[in-house]
Amino acid sequence: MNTSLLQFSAPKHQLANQVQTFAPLKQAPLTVPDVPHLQVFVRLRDDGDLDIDSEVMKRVTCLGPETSQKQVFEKTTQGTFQAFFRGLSVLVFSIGATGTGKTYTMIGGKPEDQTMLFYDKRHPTSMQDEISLDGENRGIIPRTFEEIFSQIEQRKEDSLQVSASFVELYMDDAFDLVNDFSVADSVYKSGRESTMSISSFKSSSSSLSQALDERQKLEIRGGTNEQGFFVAGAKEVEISNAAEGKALVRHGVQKRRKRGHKLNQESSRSHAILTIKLFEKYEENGSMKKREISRMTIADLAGNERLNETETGDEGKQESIKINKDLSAFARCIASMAKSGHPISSRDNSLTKLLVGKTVKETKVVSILTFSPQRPDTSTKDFAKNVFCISKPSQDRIKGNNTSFTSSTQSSLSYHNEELLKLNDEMLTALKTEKCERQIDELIIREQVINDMNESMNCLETVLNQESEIKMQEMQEKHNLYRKQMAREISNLKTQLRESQQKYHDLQTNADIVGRKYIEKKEEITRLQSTLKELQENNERIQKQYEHLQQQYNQVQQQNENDNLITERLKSELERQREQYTVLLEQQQQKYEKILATQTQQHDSEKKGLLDKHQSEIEDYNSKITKLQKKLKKNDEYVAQIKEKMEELEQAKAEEEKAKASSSTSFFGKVVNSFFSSSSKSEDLPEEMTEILNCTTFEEINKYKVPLLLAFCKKHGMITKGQSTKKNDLINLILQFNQEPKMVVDLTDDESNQRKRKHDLKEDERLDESPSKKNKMDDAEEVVVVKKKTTKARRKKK
Ligand SMILES: Nc1ncnc2c1ncn2[C@@H]1O[C@H](COP(=O)(O)OP(=O)(O)OP(=O)(O)O)[C@@H](O)[C@H]1O
Repeated sequence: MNTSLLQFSAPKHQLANQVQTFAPLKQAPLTVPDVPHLQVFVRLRDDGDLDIDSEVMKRVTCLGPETSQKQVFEKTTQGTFQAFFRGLSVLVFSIGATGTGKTYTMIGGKPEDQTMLFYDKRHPTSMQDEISLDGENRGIIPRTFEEIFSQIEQRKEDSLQVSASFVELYMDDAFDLVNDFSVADSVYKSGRESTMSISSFKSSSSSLSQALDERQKLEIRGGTNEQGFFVAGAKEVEISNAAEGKALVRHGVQKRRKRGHKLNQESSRSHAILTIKLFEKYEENGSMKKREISRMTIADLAGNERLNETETGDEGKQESIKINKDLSAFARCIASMAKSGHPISSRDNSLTKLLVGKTVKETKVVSILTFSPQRPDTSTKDFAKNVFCISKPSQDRIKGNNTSFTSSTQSSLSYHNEELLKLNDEMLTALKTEKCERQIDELIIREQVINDMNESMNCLETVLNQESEIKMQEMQEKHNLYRKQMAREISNLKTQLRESQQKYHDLQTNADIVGRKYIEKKEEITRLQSTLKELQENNERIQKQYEHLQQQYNQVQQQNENDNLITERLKSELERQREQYTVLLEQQQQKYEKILATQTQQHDSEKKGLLDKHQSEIEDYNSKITKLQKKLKKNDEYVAQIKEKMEELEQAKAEEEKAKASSSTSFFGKVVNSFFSSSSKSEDLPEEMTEILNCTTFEEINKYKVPLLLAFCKKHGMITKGQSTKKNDLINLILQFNQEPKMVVDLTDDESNQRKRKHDLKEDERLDESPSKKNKMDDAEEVVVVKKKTTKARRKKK
């Protein structure tokens, strides 16, 4: 059996296969191959040789004192996060004797500069004041919070949510370590306190009991469904980042029960259990809900110890017995889980209820066993053996200084003796405390487990042999395939190398060009930067202008609105006035029509009056015309009478002329004769005479010539001898004659009259200024000649 187990478990990377075998054989292999379902690590606190079972040694990973906290986290826990985010539960716990570094591993140690590398039994309290959750010595829990939130951030999934609860189990009772924790307060505090003082919660035996009384016990419930057991009423705090998670832990640790004893001044007397749950938020019927994806349980278990070693009082002894019982029950559970895939949780043990709830298929278990080689710790070694179902005693030695293992010479007999002695011790103590019944139960269970383990070991051996053969064949095939692939890849790589060399050459050629271009670009960038600066300044200016314009625009907008209001008002006013105007217009129109009618009436009456007046005037004129016509007719009759008289006179004259022809005739007679003789020749003369007869005004008569007028006057007897022959006198005579005509003809003429007549004639001609002046002069000369002849004739007669 030993041989087969060695083959199976030797190399560390084969632990995965080892764990698969713990699951029921008929079940399908696990689909998360990253880490084994059960990993066991041994952490050595300080240098020295550790005697340990060779079989156990083969199956564990040893972390020596030189291993840093970071390396411990990376090797033990980091590999489980993939499973955690894929829905598997994770259990990480540290177990070991008191003062071997469980709290240091899980929570953290003092800040780096205060690290105590060597445990000093004689001065156990020195420098144990603070634990750092942020420095290099921070443990698995703070690093877990960091990793979870880092992965959530990388995954960029807003739907994921984290919560945490922190409880302690003390003497099978559960207490909430964070019931009075508030994220807001604590994160603010953590900004100022990156370390926490453990001494703030240092308790003496008496004060611990008092504190226990004051704190509220919580019930552990469940266990019937998928949810498993849980601490009812424990506060579950929603955590948004690593800092909040650390604050929660800081708060809880300060409240955790501790007791000083000779091995550890700040010995944890309770199991601290931190449960981190991962939820997925989703929407259902319009409301947000969340479902649990997985949970990670990290437990810092209380240290087991030999009662005589710790030298505490009765209360301390009771605690130690309870702690040892819890740890052995827990070891059996893990062993059962490893063996059958199902944990056997002792239903009366709170620790197993809370830590081991699910099947091995659904859980990744990381056990960290802490040892201090300087002190013997058979309990933790037994725990390891129980986990790996190792019943045969075969001890190996782990060298603490270089972490190598040496074979042990201890026989199985001594192992059993030691085991028996220890059980006897415990039994005696239990009997003393009247709890022997439970011890008996435990012994029965232990026997049962041992029998089960023997059976399963036989099965396992057979199965492992078969599996290893198959695996070997598979490995061979894979190896051949791998070799072929490698050969292909090598030739590919060679080709790539050649190509790369060529590219390198080309690149170097290009490098010079690129270098030059780089300088040019750099200059251009400088230019562009200055341009950009200018543009930015411009931009700012434009921005200011824009803002100014915006303000103006707003003002104009405001003004516009006001204008619009005014326009509206004006429109309505205009409309009102237009209506008024229309009314007025209509009124005016009516008035105008009335006035027009009145004026038309007046005009018609005036017109009628004027017409009447004109008519009467026309009638007056007509009557005047009739009168004038009558007068004219009268004149015509008178002219006809004159003509008759003229004819008579002419006859008489002709006779007289005959009688006087040869006799001397007067000058005037001669003129008249000549005139008549000449006028007889003229056709117009009677007409002119008639015209003169009709003249009634001075001007009308004035236009005729003097001889004619003279002849006219002669003819109508208006002039007598010696009478003036001036034109004006002649005209006046004619005017008088025309108004009242009478026939006066005086043909006698003496010399004085003739002279006077000549003188008048000359005067008339001068005044007359007519174009016939010459003729008149001629007439005058003729008159003178006639006068001279007349004078001569008279003288002869005498
Ligand atoms: N690997 C280590 N390197 C340096 N110091 C360590 C280491 N492990 C533990 N210590 C120191 O040893 C002291 C005891 O460690 P710790 O309190 O972690 O032991 P424990 O196993 O939790 O004890 P208990 O079970 O009594 O609570 C602490 O001061 C711690 O800082």
